[in-house]
Amino acid sequence: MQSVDLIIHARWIVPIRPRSVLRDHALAVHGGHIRAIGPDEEIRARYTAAHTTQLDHHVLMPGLVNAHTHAAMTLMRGLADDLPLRTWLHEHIWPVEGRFVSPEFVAMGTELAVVEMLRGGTTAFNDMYFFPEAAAEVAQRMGMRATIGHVIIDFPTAYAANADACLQAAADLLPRLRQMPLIRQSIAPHAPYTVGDAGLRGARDLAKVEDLPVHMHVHETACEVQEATDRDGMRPLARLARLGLLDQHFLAVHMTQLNDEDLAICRDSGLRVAHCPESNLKLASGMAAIAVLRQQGIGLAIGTDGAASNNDLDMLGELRTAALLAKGVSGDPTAFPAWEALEAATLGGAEAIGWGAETGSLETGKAADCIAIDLDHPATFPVYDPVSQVVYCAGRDQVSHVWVNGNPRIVEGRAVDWDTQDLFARARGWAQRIREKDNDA
Ligand SMILES: CSC[C@H]1O[C@@H](n2cnc3c(O)ncnc32)[C@H](O)[C@@H]1O
Ligand SMILES: [Zn+2]
Repeated sequence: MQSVDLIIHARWIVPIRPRSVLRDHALAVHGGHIRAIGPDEEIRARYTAAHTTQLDHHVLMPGLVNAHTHAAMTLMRGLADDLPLRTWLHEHIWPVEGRFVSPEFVAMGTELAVVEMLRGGTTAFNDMYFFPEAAAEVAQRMGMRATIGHVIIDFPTAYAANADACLQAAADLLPRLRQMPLIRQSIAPHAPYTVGDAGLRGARDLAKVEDLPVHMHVHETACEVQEATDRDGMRPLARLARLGLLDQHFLAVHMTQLNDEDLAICRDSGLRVAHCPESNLKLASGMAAIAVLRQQGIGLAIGTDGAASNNDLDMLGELRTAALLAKGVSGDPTAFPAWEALEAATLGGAEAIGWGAETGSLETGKAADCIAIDLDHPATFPVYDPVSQVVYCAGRDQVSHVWVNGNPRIVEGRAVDWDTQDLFARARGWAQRIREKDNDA
């Protein structure tokens, strides 16, 4: 008998890789990692555990990976709705960010985001926001895995005066964030329309030297592509290719505008796409051609975007929207089948944000980042196929347990380590100040 920290018995385990549904199996966890997966009886016979969790009507699966968000923007949720991207950014979001964004703002907003995401079954997120050190510290302290982007943007912000200052801030911060075990880093130029060629070359070089992925909004709207084409004589993606940014470590967020030339660039470079269907729908930015991207073999991940454009950080909801929207857009019900969508929301996301070797699937040796969803609920009854239930009908209120690196974060639907009421009390102060300033404007 081997002794391990934890054994989780579940009615169904969906490990993602291999693509299978295991009935009445168990996961043995030790030192934060998956030691074994096997039939209940076999695990009982081989292991004794300090803790055992019995999940009789639950599906156990890898945690969801939010492949694109701006975590701190929870503090701006519902501040400016029903607007197109440009008006939303220029007239509402950027002015508020200009007045309020600080390390304290980012820490508070990220704390709220981490609680929302963990409660909804997300165990890792890919962030792009100002003051990345504040976001990294919160994620590490609260026990959530994250890839934190070093933002690059040309115009002056509370964070940095220009792209050069952003690059310097990134270079200075990199060694400190490398000390945080749950944190990886990326270089995050905001978008082709906010970063000039010099800033993009700097981002490319820093990413190459430091061996980091690049995370960027690309082709979010038709307007972005048209304006760039008029100005530069080429589409933004072609410009990024010419500048040498695109390879398998590049994560292109949104990509709602794709012609044949763009698709060839995607295929040839090996870049990955983070699909954010709800933000795209709400801002009426456009809709990504997921069926076409799949046919071309492009790696897909799913993200919520920030809570100011979604307006939630609910990856189960996002996954369902992605699976449904792809069918509506293509007129083909097989465009994004449940299994493919679930893979994009887990392993595809982990690979896209630089954690593919550690998380995204339940495999021996990987980190025990796993969630349980209780299917004994009117919304998910009866169960013919647990994957169908997870993708097409389970709600985040059904997420009962969440572990990150074997560390319980949510147990029986409740947060283990933090007081949600205290969090709300602190966040309310920020909302009050933002509301007052917004009314003055
Ligand atoms: C430079 S930090 C990130 C920057 O991005 C802004 N933002 C949030 N959502 C979107 C989006 O969908 N498209 C473009 N930019 C977005 C956010 O407000 C920050 O300023
Ligand atoms: Zn975004």
